Amino acid sequence: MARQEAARLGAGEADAGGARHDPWLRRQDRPRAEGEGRGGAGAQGRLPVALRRDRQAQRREPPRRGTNFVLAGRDTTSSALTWFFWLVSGQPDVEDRIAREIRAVRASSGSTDAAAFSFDELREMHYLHAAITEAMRLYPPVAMDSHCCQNDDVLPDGTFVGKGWQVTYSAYAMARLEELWGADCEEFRPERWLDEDGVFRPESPFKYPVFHGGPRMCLGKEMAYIQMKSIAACVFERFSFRFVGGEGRPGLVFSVTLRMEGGLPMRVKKRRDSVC
Ligand code: HEM
Repeated sequence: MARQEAARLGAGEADAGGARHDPWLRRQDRPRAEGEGRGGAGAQGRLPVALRRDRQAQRREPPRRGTNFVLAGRDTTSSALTWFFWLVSGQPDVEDRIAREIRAVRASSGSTDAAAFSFDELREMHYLHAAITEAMRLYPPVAMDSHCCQNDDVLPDGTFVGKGWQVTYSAYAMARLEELWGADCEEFRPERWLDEDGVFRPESPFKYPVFHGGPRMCLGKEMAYIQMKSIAACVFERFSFRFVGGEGRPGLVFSVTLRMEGGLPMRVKKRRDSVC
């Protein structure tokens, strides 16, 4: 498929877009080269189809690469935060612990409540990081991802994958496998991401493929965490939330990103301990 795209585009067109000189665009082309050998599989992602089309456009017009980031970054982070706020609203103890951590970080850095959080302050919020990571484990914004194999290949577990086969994995289903996450795999438990000192402990992307893994892993992961943590920290510093959309889990809408049926109706209360 990659070759067909390249043929459609024409090598001249691709180069005219500046891919040869631009390290970022070279990275976009990397799996094509890696697909020639074992392991790279020459796989093409599914998310989003528009993003792939946009890659073609980038080769013609590099400044449009910004569009990629908007397309890939907007719906994913909003999906993640929707499920995160819903999960936290059902566990007041988690919400309180997040609020306590925010206050502690403010106190130790000496910044005022009116100010946005600095990168250093956000980095100190290990529990919040764990809670967002745990929410995305259970409700991954990209719940299923498909790649098309460009050449015959063998997966690390020995499974043969033929040229042109479609390989799909479900991060949503993987989160519910006891052999991966233990008997409490269906519980929202941010603590599973913390070591005994309360420091965030990451997992292999092949166990937690929320941002995909390997050479085509999400380029915006760090930016996504900064966005999500600063929004969550600003909001939980001042407000408390209770879901008012009824009992039970809201319906799942499987589109390119995992959406919540019926939106996220919340009752918002100012926190008693909020000083602003
Ligand atoms: C919670 C938020 C996010 C999640 C869960 C997420 C997840 C993913 C996943 C699963 C892929 C691989 C898709 C494939 O199969 O090819 C991907 C790719 C990508 N993401 Fe994200 N993403 C998030 C946020 C962002 C943000 C904020 C940006 C940019 C500002 C971004 C930029 C990209 C780009 C450029 C790619 C393509 C990488 C490549 O093919 O080399 N993402 N993302």
